[in-house]
Amino acid sequence: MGHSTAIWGYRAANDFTEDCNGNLQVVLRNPQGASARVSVHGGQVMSWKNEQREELLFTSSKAIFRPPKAGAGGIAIGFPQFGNCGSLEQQGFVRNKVWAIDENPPPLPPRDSNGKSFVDLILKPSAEGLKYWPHSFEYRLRVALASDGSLSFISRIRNVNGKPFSFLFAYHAYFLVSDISEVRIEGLETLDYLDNLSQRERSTEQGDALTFESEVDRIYLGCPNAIAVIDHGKKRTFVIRNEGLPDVVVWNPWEKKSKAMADLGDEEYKQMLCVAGAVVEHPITLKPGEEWTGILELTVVPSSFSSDYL
Ligand SMILES: O=P(O)(O)OC[C@H]1O[C@@H](O)[C@H](O)[C@@H](O)[C@@H]1O
Repeated sequence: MGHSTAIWGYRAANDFTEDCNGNLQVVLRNPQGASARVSVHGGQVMSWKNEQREELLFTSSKAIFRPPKAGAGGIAIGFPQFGNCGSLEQQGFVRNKVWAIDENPPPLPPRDSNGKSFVDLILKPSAEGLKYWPHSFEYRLRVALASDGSLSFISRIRNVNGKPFSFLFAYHAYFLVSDISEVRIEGLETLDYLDNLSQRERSTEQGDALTFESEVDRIYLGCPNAIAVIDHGKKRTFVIRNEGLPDVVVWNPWEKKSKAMADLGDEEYKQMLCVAGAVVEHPITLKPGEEWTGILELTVVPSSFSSDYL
């Protein structure tokens, strides 16, 4: 579509495009050549590339980025529900809504703007939406790309009137990996987790890094602020930093579930790993006028450097 303008407070490096469904996308770029494509529909990141223009996020070849399905891939927000535990659509409704550009967001600390390419989005409930989740909220999202190529999300959710409300939350990121059997996660050792594959039974992780040999669908509790997804095949590490997000969801559907999923190719589970900084065990409750902030920052480094980041 080709608007290229800074009128909304974007840095001039950004531009706009449309996806095949006509949805507005904002492209963030840094001077080194890294980029991220943010869809205004769903407030989702569809693509994130490093300086070498290699894609870092998985997108299923069968993904359908149209309501009611947000599509298997990219990074999507789950709010106010996690998974299918509740009366709302899977992972809540915000990933299926058309957000607006937030032209005048309340200020954030300079570190969230300086030297970054970013876009601010806002979502408020519609009259129709209030029938399903009757709480007045303002959800402000900043997605920012830094000069080192790291990608951050800042979510600010405010209760704008009425009564207290509670919610769960997840930044559902599909990382693109060389081969799931070549991947390990560090930082979750010895933590308790709830196992979605056995009625959320509580177990404790062993002392070793987490590796993958079958379906995994777990919610790790009380996690450290930084964890690492180490991909031996690609010799790169995703460092995931969370603020305000005590839980981490780890999911790979493996072979059988992939075959049953309409929006995932049969073999595609090998190239993806979902890791989500989340709030699942203890819901957040906001009183009238209160605001919650949850931050995710993703950085990719060569695997040999990763221990410096943890
Ligand atoms: O709705 P989506 O994005 O396909 O989510 C899929 C998966 O997301 C994970 O977070 C859940 O733990 C899984 O149980 C679920 O199947």
